[in-house]
Amino acid sequence: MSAQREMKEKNPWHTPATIIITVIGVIAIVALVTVAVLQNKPLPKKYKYGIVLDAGSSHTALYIYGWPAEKVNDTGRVVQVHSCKVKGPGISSYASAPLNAGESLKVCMLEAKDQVPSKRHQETPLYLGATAGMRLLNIENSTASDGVFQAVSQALQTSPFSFQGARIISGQEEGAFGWVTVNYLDDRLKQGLETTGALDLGGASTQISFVSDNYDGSESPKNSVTFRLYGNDYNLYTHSFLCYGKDQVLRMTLAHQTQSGPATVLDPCFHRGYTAIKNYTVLYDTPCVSDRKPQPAPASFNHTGTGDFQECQRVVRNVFNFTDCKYSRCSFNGVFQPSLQGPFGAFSAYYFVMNFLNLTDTSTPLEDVKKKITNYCATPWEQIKEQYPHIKQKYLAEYCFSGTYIITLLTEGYNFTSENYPNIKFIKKIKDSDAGWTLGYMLNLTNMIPAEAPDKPPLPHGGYVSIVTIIAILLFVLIIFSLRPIWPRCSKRPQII
Ligand SMILES: Nc1ncnc2c1ncn2[C@@H]1O[C@H](COP(=O)(O)OP(=O)(O)OP(=O)(O)O)[C@@H](O)[C@H]1O
Repeated sequence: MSAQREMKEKNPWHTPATIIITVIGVIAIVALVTVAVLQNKPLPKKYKYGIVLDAGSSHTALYIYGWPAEKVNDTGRVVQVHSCKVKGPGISSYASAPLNAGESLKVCMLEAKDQVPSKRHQETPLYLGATAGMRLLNIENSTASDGVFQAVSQALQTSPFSFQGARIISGQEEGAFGWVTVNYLDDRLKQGLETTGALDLGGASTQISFVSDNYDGSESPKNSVTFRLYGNDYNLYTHSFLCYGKDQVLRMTLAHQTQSGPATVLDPCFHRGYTAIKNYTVLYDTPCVSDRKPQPAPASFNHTGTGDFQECQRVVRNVFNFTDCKYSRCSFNGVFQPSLQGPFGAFSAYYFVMNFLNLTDTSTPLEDVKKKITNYCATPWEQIKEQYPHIKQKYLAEYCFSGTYIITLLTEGYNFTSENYPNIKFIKKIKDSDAGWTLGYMLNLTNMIPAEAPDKPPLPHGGYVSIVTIIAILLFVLIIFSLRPIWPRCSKRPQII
């Protein structure tokens, strides 16, 4: 027992010098690593928010976007945190009662108040962008469109958010920001990857936007939008066709069929058994067709379906001008379009319609796509209503027309072929955010996408902490070794005195 105690007491490591060095060393390592970890710890996530109202021709939708407050340009992760569909029609429908347009936004604005933490309300920018419905109203009656903007602006100014204005966005902006959204959400911009084209089909206009090696903006410069994003230059081709959204094209095809003012229209784009009384004044009440109103015309006509895809396609073709083109190549209506390139994301009504028709799989050969639409169109209206009792009858009645229009627009309008049709992906969302122009619009207005690639820290946080720890341990070992001369001498065997 006493021999053991003696051995312990005489252990050469138990000198005051080594004990002090060890304690100081351990404290130093712990302090160094703690400081490194604390100093570089990702801060608790504070979020910032931005709100965009998409005032479309058919309806208005509110989108709330959020992003971590500290690392805007670095992480670039702006995501949609909430959306709200405004009840009722688009704001352009309130031309004769503009105050109701402002009123209609209230429910969604209250939802936004709940969604965004109140301490962030004041700093949250709120934008309203109006698209083709208001473009058309502005052409038709600019006083009425000013009245609508005044009413919605008044309603939005009373919100707790930082209202940045309501305005009509141009077709070019709508196309370009839709493209930014798709490529931003796919992380293609930051990584400098080949971009995805954007196909947007609304109610009153449609947009096509893509980057093509054959387009530098010199031919038809009005279709060119240039961006410098994350250190890469993009020369985007974009075009918006006003009146070529699916609601306005439906009116144009009906206008074409009612040129002589008949009392009954036999429409191949609607199902057999479908019949409705429609008003001539309402049908022609849009600048897309107003100049074609038959004079004189009866008050109404009987709209009767015959359900024939091929005939429907013939009628739909009449809304396109495929012959005039002063450029090297055109899509339609004399509009320049370079050769199609790369993958495409097709959203909004492209998705709604093709999803309903079960045609989102673009590996389905085009001939089979047409056959499926043919069968759908040929199904009697009574059967369709029975088969889909929960779908809005307005949409249900129009899927035959809409499917026919989409296929005609893509293949004969934009020149997609059997070879590149599979390059199209019909999409609604990308990583939980809706595809559309609103996110791109907000990213642009808040300068969220830097022109140059942000400087990256050379190491990720985890790697940094590991390296600091390893270096600290090595330093400690080195110090211990450098103190060798003062190490007490010891033999392998414990000395028993
Ligand atoms: N579930 C659905 N099925 C079929 N059509 C739909 C569905 N939901 C919306 N739509 C229609 O799709 C079209 C496009 O809708 P979207 O909201 O993208 O357009 P918008 O913003 O109103 O139009 P624009 O961009 O031309 O101003 C509209 O005609 C709308 O009525």
